[in-house]
Amino acid sequence: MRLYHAPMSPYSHEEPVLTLDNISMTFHGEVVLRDISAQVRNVVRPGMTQGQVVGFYGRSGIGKSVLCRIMAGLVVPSTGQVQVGETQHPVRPGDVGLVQQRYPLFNHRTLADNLLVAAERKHSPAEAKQHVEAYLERFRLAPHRRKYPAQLSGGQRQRAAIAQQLLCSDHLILLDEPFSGLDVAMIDELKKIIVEVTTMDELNTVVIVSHDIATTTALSDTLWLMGYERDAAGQPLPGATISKAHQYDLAGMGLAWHPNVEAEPEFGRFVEHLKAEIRQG
Ligand SMILES: Nc1ncnc2c1ncn2[C@@H]1O[C@H](COP(=O)(O)OP(=O)(O)OP(=O)(O)O)[C@@H](O)[C@H]1O
Repeated sequence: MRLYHAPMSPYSHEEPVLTLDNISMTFHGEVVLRDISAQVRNVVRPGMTQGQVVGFYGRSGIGKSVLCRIMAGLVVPSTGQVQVGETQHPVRPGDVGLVQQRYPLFNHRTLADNLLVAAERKHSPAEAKQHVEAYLERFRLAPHRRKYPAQLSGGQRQRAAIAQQLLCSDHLILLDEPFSGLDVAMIDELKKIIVEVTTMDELNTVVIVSHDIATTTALSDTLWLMGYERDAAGQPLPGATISKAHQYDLAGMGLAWHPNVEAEPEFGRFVEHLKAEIRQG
């Protein structure tokens, strides 16, 4: 049975920007991740510059953080490989920005200096300055440029951490639980920033790991749901995976981000379907 009507899609999927190729991870005999293969392609929308947003869900403790560290090149998987960027090279630490909940910034440097240090890892000093100015403006941080991290609000620190990771990584950033602990106004602000990130460059790709399913789904054009597959006898196989059926192409389903997508009945039905799938594990 087809649950969702797929309207004629003005989207096309072009070259890959992130590939997970047969990733497994075992810690001291405990299989945590099993045979994960998934790919994000550059989604091209005629007349629009729009990067990719991948929402990534799974029950607590299932292995999302482990997979994030593997995607960021910080942990080597037991088997398989992650390939990133236009050249699809094996991921190296630094290729993928990882924004964790604590937003680490250098406390003894101003906001602008923090961003400059990050930008100079990738650009010449003159170029780095230009990029920092552009990010300060686009992320509404310019009035706070001379403040130290302790003088920034939580939302400003989060925006600074996202800018910092974008400045020093290669188009790909992972946001780990970005909505947790934010009030409704800050959630709206962060949603705008994520949309802003994707409009800055066609290849910018944001992976959002979140338990906030409705907010994240509204922003995403691809969804990955991590769960356990079962063998022929119905027993769960060891290690979580992202099965093909749990890799959703929201762009193709007409549910990729657009203003007020959350208010559409189709969207509500899809979110309920996702929640039921997550409950089943
Ligand atoms: N370095 C490690 N050594 C051994 N086991 C580990 C290690 N890192 C993670 N694990 C195990 O891998 C499993 C998955 O952990 P992970 O932190 O990825 O879950 P998660 O899905 O991110 O959970 P949550 O949503 O609660 O943050 C857990 O059972 C954890 O104990």
